[in-house]
Amino acid sequence: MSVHLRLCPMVFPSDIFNMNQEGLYVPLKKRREEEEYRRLQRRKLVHEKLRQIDEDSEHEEVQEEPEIAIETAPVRSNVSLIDQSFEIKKRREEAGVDEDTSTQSTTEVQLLHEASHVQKAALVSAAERAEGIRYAESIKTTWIPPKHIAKMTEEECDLVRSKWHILVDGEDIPPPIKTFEEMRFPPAILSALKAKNIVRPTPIQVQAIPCILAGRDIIGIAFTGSGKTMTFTLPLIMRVLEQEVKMPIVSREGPFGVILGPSRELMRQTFEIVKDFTSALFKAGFPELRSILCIGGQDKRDQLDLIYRQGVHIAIATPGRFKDFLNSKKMNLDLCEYICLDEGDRMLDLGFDEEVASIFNHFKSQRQTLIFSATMPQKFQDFAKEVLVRPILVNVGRAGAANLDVLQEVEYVKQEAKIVYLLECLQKTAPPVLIFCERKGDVDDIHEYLLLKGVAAVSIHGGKDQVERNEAIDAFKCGDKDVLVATDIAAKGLDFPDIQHVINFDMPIEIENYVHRIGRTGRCGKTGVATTFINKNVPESALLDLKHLLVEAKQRVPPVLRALEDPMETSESNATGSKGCAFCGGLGHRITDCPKLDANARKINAGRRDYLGGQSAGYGGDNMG
Ligand SMILES: Nc1ncnc2c1ncn2[C@@H]1O[C@H](COP(=O)(O)OP(=O)(O)OP(=O)(O)O)[C@@H](O)[C@H]1O
Repeated sequence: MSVHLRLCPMVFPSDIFNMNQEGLYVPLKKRREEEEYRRLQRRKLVHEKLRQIDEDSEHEEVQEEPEIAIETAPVRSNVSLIDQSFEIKKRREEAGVDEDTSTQSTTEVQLLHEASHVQKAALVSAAERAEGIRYAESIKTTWIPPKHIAKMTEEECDLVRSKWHILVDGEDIPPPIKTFEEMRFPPAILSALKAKNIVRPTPIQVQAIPCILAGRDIIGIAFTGSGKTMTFTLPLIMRVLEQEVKMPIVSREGPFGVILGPSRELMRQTFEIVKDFTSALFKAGFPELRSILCIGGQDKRDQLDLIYRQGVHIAIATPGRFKDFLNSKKMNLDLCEYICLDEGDRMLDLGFDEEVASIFNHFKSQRQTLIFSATMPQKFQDFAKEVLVRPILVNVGRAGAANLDVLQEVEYVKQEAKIVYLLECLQKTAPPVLIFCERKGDVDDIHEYLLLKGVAAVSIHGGKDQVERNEAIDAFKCGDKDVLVATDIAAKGLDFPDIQHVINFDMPIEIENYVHRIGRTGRCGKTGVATTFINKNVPESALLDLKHLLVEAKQRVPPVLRALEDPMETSESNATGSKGCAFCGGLGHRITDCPKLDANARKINAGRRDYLGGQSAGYGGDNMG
């Protein structure tokens, strides 16, 4: 199967990319002016806000500490942190303070503090916060490593870790284990792994699986396609199996464990993986372990039927739908002792953090908390270390680094030439090929164009209904279709077999999204190609982030990126002691210029509902409810 395309001189219907919402063409200069105008407006708002805050804080001095209300989401400022940075700088200038390195770092600390505020509510229940409950010990499990492994000295453990490029941080870290057999998985699981061609653990699995089996809270960071899903699903299955054997659950009980993730497609994929293993166990004579998929866009009654009839052991969910079920008391977390946030940084980020906080409010007792991702800004790591119980950080590669098995190519393509060039670019490799773009409208237009050109393509974005989305993913996964055109909805976690080529039709503004997108290829030891179109429309901070990522991964840096003036070349470490941005982890800018902070503020101003519904301005909202 390969894409055989003939290039055709047809001009794309219109220049869809430089249009405003009314469909009128807006030249770059004008768009920049408008952006500048919006910035000035926001700054005016900041002045007003800060004046108000000053007045309020004078007033607050004579007030008592407010009570923490259960179920109350934390209040978030709707002033851009970029603008706050601007204000902080301005005040310092007015006070005659030099904006040298040390003041820059003070500004960064202040911004980081402000940016981290909301997420702090996310992993602790309101009742625990109100009563000041802190758990001192990890969850107890019955799992112990085999004797010869338990006897390993710290030096021996470190030797294994350094050989596998595993970094760890935390107290009493269980030893790494190099085989699934020694992790004590039953033969039924070992055979199911073999059937998937999985015979030995990947580095993240070597260290994180023993930690999870031992009941420890984990922050797991490893590059895309490195087997993180198995890392948290296998221990969960063993845990619920043990619970079921001890005391079988009955109708309306459960779940024992929850996996939360940012997109319906990702959760559907994880659900299938869990089902594969639980049915392998069932076939081998173990008790039936039941899982439920709680995602938006599907009939609630179907989803609840199982829990009403028999009870469920594992819930795999997107936060919106799961929160609904909990709030309406259709489910509860009374027995739940295990929660995993897949794509954890996204789950703690704006748009999901309040949902996650609301879900954690339903915990009645201690649970084991796991957070996994390929990208994990330092602020999330710091915060997670603060709120998790004796957490262990397991890190394989720098958080946010690109997968080294992906050949990254960056090409300067003029905006109006992109669509035609896309056809040529599709010929670089055999299918399957994934094309990403930022806007839903562009996804539709490119999809239509490819169909017109005879390419077997499907598309997904948050504006499509769930049936269409499922059909598109299934057709692409099974090889019926050669090309999938998608927004970032398909960027995180989806494991398509053997993707040869990822094309970024446009460069994402946030570098984390770039890392996830290109990570759909080059998975688990295979290699792949990623091509990214850039042009003058791409903001400079995104280009600088990209340049640094290419350098880090020893990829070719195109002249246009090399020529960029790069303030980070001489830059000191940031407020968290790492390089680059302390907020998003991008290597090409500091927090004071972070595009993500500004984008977050814009999303808040645009209204959370809009953002969550994926309806905003045609951008690829996850629509994950
Ligand atoms: N130990 C292993 N050996 C070989 N293949 C594995 C192993 N563990 C997992 N895989 C396979 O590797 C692929 C990628 O795994 P997975 O989807 O868990 O990656 P990930 O780290 O979660 O990636 P992402 O960051 O994109 O979510 C899957 O097809 C999975 O079956």
